[in-house]
Amino acid sequence: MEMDRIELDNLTRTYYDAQGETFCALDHASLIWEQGHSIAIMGESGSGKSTLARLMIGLERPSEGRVLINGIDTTKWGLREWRKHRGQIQAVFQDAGGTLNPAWSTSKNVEEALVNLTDLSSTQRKSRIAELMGQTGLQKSLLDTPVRKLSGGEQRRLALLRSLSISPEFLILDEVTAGLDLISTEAVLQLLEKYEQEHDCAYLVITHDLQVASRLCEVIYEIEHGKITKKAVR
Ligand SMILES: Nc1ncnc2c1ncn2[C@@H]1O[C@H](COP(=O)(O)OP(=O)(O)OP(=O)(O)O)[C@@H](O)[C@H]1O
Repeated sequence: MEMDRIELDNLTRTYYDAQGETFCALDHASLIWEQGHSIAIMGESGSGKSTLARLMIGLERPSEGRVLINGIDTTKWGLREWRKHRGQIQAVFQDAGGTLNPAWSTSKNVEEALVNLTDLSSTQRKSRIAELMGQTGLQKSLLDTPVRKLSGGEQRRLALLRSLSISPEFLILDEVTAGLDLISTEAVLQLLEKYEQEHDCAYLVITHDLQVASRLCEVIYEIEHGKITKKAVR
């Protein structure tokens, strides 16, 4: 199935707080994310941004509401169904370590994703990894280094590289430039701009940085206490 539209329909997620009371981390959030159109979600820490991202790719189930992919309700999808779509929708989370295997080398982490989610040959896989290493500013000498020995910034760039290498149609970027120095931030932004044009990939950019949001996205949503409002359209 081609994936060309993801819709959040009154998506709600409640959790229990430390006192055992329920609270709403995401409160009837609705938005539409279409292929080729990037959107940003901005909001304070704890406003529900990462919760939204996790629900959107099926890492958590909503308490209420639905995530629709091309109009199909994903609420009842299990891991296997979501796995079928991992080549089309990817997410790079703040905690890159969560998606990478720390004991594996840099190249094995990417290679494994390419083997599972693409039809690329061994030669094509190697050349894609080498090309993206350069574009993400990762030294080729890191290819054989175990991920646990990489810095936090390098791990974040590797997680990005891994997702881009799969050529998804939709890519969630959760604070992808946070903690990077100015030069690395600029390199990542340029890479994302180039990649978006070349691959017609749509980003959902979660960020605190208005400059990052306006540079990469056509529409900016604001989230406050789990409630989403449209803030700006470029
Ligand atoms: N599994 C969970 N159990 C209980 N509370 C949770 C859980 N996950 C998130 N929360 C709470 O839900 C709220 C929203 O969290 P979320 O991580 O979505 O915020 P965020 O906007 O991404 O914040 P940040 O910018 O700091 O990453 C927070 O108050 C958080 O503590």
